[in-house]
Amino acid sequence: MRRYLKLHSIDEAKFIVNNYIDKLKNEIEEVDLFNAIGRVLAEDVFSDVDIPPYDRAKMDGYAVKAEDTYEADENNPIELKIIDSLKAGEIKDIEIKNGECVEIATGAVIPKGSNAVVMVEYTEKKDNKVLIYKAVPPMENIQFTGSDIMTGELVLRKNTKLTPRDIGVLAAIGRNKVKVYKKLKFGIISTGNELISPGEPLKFGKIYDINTYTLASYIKNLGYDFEFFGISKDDVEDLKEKIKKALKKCDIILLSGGTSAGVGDLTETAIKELGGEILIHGIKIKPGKPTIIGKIDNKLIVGLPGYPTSCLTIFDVLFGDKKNVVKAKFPLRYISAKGRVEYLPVILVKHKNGYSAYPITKGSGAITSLSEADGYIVVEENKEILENEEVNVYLFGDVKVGLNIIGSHCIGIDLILKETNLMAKTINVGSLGGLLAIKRGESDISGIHLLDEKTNEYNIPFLERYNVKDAVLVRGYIREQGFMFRKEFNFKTIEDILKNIYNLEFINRNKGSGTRILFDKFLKENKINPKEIKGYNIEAKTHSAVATAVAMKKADIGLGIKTVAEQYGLGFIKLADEHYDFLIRKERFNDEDVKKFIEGLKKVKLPFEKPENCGEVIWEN
Ligand SMILES: Nc1nc2c(c(=O)[nH]1)N[C@H]1C(S)=C(S)[C@@H](COP(=O)(O)OP(=O)(O)OC[C@H]3O[C@@H](n4cnc5c(N)ncnc54)[C@H](O)[C@@H]3O)O[C@H]1N2
Ligand code: MOO
Repeated sequence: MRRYLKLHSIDEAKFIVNNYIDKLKNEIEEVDLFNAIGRVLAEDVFSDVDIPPYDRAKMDGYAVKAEDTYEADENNPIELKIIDSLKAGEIKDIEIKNGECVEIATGAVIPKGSNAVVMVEYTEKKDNKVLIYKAVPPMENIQFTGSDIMTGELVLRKNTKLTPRDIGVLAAIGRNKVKVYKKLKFGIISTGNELISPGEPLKFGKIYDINTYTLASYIKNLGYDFEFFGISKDDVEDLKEKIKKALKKCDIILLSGGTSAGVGDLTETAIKELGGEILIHGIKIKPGKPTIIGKIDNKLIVGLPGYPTSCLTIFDVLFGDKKNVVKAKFPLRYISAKGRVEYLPVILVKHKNGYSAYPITKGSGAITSLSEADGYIVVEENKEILENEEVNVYLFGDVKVGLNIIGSHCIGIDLILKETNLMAKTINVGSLGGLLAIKRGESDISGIHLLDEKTNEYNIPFLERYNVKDAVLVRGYIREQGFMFRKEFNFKTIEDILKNIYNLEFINRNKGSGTRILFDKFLKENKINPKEIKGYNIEAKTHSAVATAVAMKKADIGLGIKTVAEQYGLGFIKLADEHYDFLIRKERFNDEDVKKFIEGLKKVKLPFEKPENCGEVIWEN
């Protein structure tokens, strides 16, 4: 059995990478101005010219002696003789005397004897004379030699990352080349027989290559170069060929996939067969444990894990830029990986008391773990439980703001948002989770559908039981909840399901979801022990996740709404009509966005029945 896991610390891995990069980064090269953008200057840049190099006109008009114009105003123009004209770039040996002027274009050299320019708008030309309607003080409309940049002046400092504006300065002083630090070039190779490139038709058993594109984009964003050497088959020879090509052209080679202990995992073998050495295989981090760091011919080669989120997280940890940090409250309970530092992606919710950070728990196999995240929190190696505490969130970029819609998931919300063009963060934590998020002041709007078993009434009894304050409940729509199953089962009635209930493989919903409550009530009423239901403990977080599991035969049956069952081509038998209502924080009730949402609720065509009082307040406290 192959054992790769003598786990190294994150610091050890960073140390190796930083050492290598720092050396490379100190190498200097010269680039021309077209290729200087984003590069880091390796020299102080001084100007050896004055900018502008001569006194020049800032406006089109007439170069004059200012004192000649002092008497002029709108009603009493003075008259000057035009002795010549000057365009930009034109050189003439002329000098004006009192009573004279020269017609001049913006950018032209100011003629001798002149100390001001009158804009053409304040003049009237008559043959070789001009009437001046405005007095100008000396220096008016003239840009003097060196007033922008003086000879000998330091214009750009070493270590400046060049912007388009800086490149303007370089051009202005006549530099066509500058010394910059070497730009790292990464070679990218993705590995796996299952990978195909985006754009190709998807065949069964294949997936699109994600890592090549996330890595390339990240590298570009950091200002580095990359070259893609293609997707390698799970074949040592193919992989070695690609690595050899990359070694010739790049400073750092990134492989993704093929790092863990499986049969197709060839990275380690390829590095060794090419005469390289493995420095690290296995880091105490989650995600990204199987990461490999090695060297071939003194070039760094990093084997990133195949899972897209693991892959990008490790790249970020090893090569990424510094992150902004905000403090946030972690409102839920989370059990972290033991013995590894966990980089947990979170969605940030901004509210009046600051930020709350909701974890994304889809795991490292899902690309949306990162695409939905605003940042991550770092859970230290020896910390096992995160609960109701303050955390530091390392931000990927700006935090997107909009309505916070935290609660039960419904496609009705997606439709309303789409039609109203509202920006929103939707976080699916179930109805009860939504109710609690309203209480904590995190959620603006929470979709809830909670059935009270005693009264058979939806939602309101829960608001009272949980002592919800400073909130209003707005009537939403009616959803048909029921059993979703593949059509092959051919169930016609609830009785048919009850007859087969112990043979069916169920998929349940998460605790705290309205659908879960409904299922438990159904079992209780029919005197069925949940322990005897197969799959009772397997939980999905959304209606669509239940439908997917059933459609893909991972389960036979589950509870969800009719609209979703139809979307997935599943059979459906109704169990109950339920009220899906919206709990809204009072202080936000009159905000434009919230009003727009409620308008949308009333007007947008939804695949649900809307009661007469849809969009109206039905409870408030
Ligand atoms: N027996 C063990 N199995 C696994 C372990 C382990 O410790 N023991 N670790 C797991 C962890 S954690 C990770 S992370 C992955 C790392 O796997 P590999 O680096 O070997 O990568 P693959 O097996 O090739 O791929 C994993 C997964 O990711 C998909 N993939 C790969 N490349 C891409 C790509 N470019 N774009 C999109 N998706 C990609 C691939 O299809 C797999 O589904 O190993 C676990 N297993
Ligand atoms: O280390 Mo894996 O990357 O946990 O998912």
